[in-house]
Formats: sequence, C-alpha cells, structure tokens
Amino acid sequence: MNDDIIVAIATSRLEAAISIIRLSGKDCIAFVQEFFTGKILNKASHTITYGYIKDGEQKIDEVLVNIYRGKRTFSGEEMVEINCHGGVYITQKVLNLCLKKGARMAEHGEFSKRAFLNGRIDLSQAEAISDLITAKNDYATELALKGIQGNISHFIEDLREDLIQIITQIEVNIDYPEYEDVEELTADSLLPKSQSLQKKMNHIIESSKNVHLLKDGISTVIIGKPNVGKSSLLNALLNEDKAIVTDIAGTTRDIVEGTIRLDNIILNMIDTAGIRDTDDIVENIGVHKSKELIHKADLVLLVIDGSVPLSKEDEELLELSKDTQRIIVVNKKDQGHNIDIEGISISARDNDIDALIQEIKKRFELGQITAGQEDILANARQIQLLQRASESLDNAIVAMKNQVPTDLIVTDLYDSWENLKEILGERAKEDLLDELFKRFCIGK
Ligand SMILES: Nc1nc2c(c(=O)[nH]1)N(C=O)[C@@H](CNc1ccc(C(=O)N[C@@H](CCC(=O)O)C(=O)O)cc1)CN2
Ligand SMILES: Nc1nc2c(ncn2[C@@H]2O[C@H](COP(=O)(O)OP(=O)(O)OP(=O)(O)O)[C@@H](O)[C@H]2O)c(=O)[nH]1
Ligand SMILES: [Mg+2]
Repeated sequence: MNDDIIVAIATSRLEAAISIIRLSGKDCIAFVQEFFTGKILNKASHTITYGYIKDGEQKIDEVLVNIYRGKRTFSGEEMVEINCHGGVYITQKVLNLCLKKGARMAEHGEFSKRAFLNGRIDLSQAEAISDLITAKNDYATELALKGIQGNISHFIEDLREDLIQIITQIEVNIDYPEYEDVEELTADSLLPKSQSLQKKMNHIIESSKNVHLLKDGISTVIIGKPNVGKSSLLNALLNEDKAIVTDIAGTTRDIVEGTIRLDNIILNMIDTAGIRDTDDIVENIGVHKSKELIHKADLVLLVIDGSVPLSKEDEELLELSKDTQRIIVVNKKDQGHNIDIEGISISARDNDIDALIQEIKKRFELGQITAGQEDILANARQIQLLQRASESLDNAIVAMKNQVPTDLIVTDLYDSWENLKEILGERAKEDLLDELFKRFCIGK
C-alpha cells in the first residue's frame, strides 16, 4: 500500500502565478516521465527540467519539473514536483491527468505521514510542520521551526537517556547481583537521580502550559452586570460596531465574538450577556452561559460602571471571578469616577482604552516564553504524555522510599519510558496516527 504514488496540489488553491503538484512514491519519476516531454529519467536528484505535460499528443501545460530521489527527500521516498501555471482550472487539469495515469489523491498530511513512517522525522517534528503552516504570529512560527529542527526530539531524548541509566543500573543488579562494578544499589543511589529527572520533567511541563496561549490566542471573556459597557468595549477593541449597543439593560442576549491582535498577542474575545437575576428565559440562558465562560477563559475582563457606586451585582462578580486571571475594567471614565476600586480606567464609548491594552500586553509577555525557555512542548498531547511519564516516575520514587523490591520499581520506570517514547510517536498506534495527520492540509 505504501508503494502507491500519491499526488496533491501543494499550493494554495486560488489563482496565482504558479502551482505545485506534488507526487511521492516508488518510481514516481518514471511515472511522470510517461507524460512529460523533458528528460528526467537519468537526471540527478534535486534538479529542475523544462518541458510540456502532455495527455497523449495533446499539450496540457508548459511546466518545470523538480525531481527528488529517495531517501533524502521531504517524504523520505522518491518525489516529483510539477510547477505548472497557477490557474485553478489548469492546475486541476494537470492533477486529473496524474490521477488518470494511476496516481491516487493524497490524504490530509499524507506526505508528512510518509516522512514519519519512513523514519525521516519523528512525530514531534511532524506536528511542528503542521504548526508552522497554521502559525499566526512570530512566537508560533519560531516555536514550530525549532520543533521541525528536532528541538523537542532532543530534550525528550535527553530525558530518556537519564531514565535508561536508572533502569540499567537496576536491571544490571537484578541480572548480575554478584557483579562487582555495579554501583551499590540502594535506594540512596537511585533516589537522587530519579528525583532530579522528575524535577526536569515537571519543569518542562510547567513551562509548556502557556504554549496554547501563544499558538491559539488568549480566550478572553468580557463580563459585567447589564449596561456597564461590555459591548461598547468589545467594539472599541475590535474597532468596529460588531455588537449591538443600547442604553437598555439586557441588550446582549447571546455571546458575540471577535479576534484582535495586539502586536504578537492574539485575543479571542467573547462579549457576554450582562449578569443579573432575571425572569426573562432567553436572557437567563445567556446569563448562565456567561457564568460558565468565566472559568473556561484564559483572561476575564470584568467591566464595572465607574460613574455609579459599586452594586451588589458587581460584588458578586468580583467574588465569582476572584480566582481567575482577571482585569477589573472601570468604565465610563468620561462621566467622572465615583467609585473606590483598583482597576484600569477607560471610556469604551470614547475609544479611550489604551491603558487596558497596555495592561493586557504587560500580563501576557509571551515573548519571554520562546526567548529564554528552550525546552517547551508544543501541544496538549505531548504535555499529557510527559505528565504521565512524570507520574509513573513518581510511583517509582515512592516505591524507592518505601524500600520496595527493585524489580517492582522497574515496572513503573518502564511505564515512564513508554510515555516518553510516545511523545516522539515511537509507540503510536495506527488510529492515533490517522487522527493526527487528518488535521494537516492536503498536499502536506
Ligand atoms: N518546492 C518545495 N518547496 C518547499 C518544500 C517542498 O517540499 N518543496 N518544503 C516541504 O515542506 C519546505 C522545505 N522543507 C523540506 C524539508 C526537507 C527536504 C528534504 O529533501 N530533506 C532531505 C534532504 C536534505 C538535504 O539535502 O540536506 C533529508 O532530510 O534527508 C526538503 C524540503 C518548504 N518549501
Ligand atoms: N458615558 C459613557 N457611556 C458609555 C460608555 N460605554 C458604554 N456606554 C453606554 O452605556 C450603555 C450600555 O452600553 P453597552 O455596551 O450596550 O453595555 P453592555 O454592558 O453590553 O450591556 P448589556 O449587553 O445589556 O449587558 C450605552 O448607552 C452606551 O453608549 C462610556 O465609556 N461612557
Ligand atoms: Mg452588551
């Protein structure tokens, strides 16, 4: 099955100057030679040849063809790229010809999947390729590029190296209890090594936790009692009249969303229904949703009307959001503030929101994450596996402290080992791979 020649349009499917049609699989150079006038059969790898794509005697397009001989290619097997004219129709025509001649349409991410299956890259590198394509800011691109170069692979390998040393020390002792050079195997000698390894793991887990903020943006919910100016704030941040603003309390019923970029920070904002006790059924559903969102969000903007004294509803919201990452926004500054609370003063109506923007930037100085910190995981899958590795190691540590027989300790250590392997996809099952590569785009 892996001998199939797969084909896909590898460029944007819009009208453009040039499109690349990418093929991968055994003997795909000979395959393309059948309908290409340039001579590529005996050309060296990584060369470009000019000619025409022909369907029988019929010229289809004037093209350049790149050939890549296995295994040193993107997919780790023989590849061809046809650079045709970038019209939507002409590109489709060349693709259809490849299909007619016997290639099959590539699935999402199948070129990268082959690169993985052919051993050219590991799973963390494959994920990084996908991340680079979907990256929306500099942090995300830098992180993804490091991942492609094997940054994650390397520090996971280092953890594995530490772990295997501990395991070996125990195994050698089990197998050759009389062997003289074996470091004396007491909990005293294994424990410090295991603890320092666990510390390394936990450090990586901690520093990786904010990565989703940087890659996917900060989910930001705007809450407050009715009429304080939540929708006005959303509109001011978005710089457009997206949400309806009126002086009627209870204007926003359902959530309104919008995304802005503050330098490299992406805010995915949600404007909610003002929170109050109400008999209106529709409004009540909105209020319920707003309360739920408070605990799901990465950032809560609690809006308070500063022109009037703090009300019971404000107090409730202050209490409800007190354990979240929260900014108290005191609105209607233009009317003069008549309130005693620490917060950021703004006037949403007059677009006077700079202080708030500065505060958000200060709270999320995400640049630090990539600048200083080298060892960072890229996604929830990887973090979860490292967490499991750390938990298994913890079991082993507890066992060591309790002088449990070493052959039992080894079982936990192997568990830890397996989880580390899975981060790089070494144990990944077929269905997991399918699931992962489905998220890639066609042609990647
Ligand atoms: N035309 C074209 N442009 C492209 C790609 C491509 O496949 N084709 N890429 C695809 O995404 C990216 C570049 N990434 C690539 C990664 C590895 C190899 C590759 O051939 N690797 C071999 C040989 C490396 C070498 O010669 O040193 C290897 O690693 O063994 C090629 C492209 C972006 N631009
Ligand atoms: N003076 C003044 N009025 C404001 C300011 N921001 C909003 N308003 C007014 O306050 C009223 C309510 O604004 P909205 O943005 O609809 O308030 P909301 O919090 O979304 O209200 P609900 O959706 O009903 O919960 C409108 O009349 C706005 O023009 C401000 O900074 N200063
Ligand atoms: Mg509103």
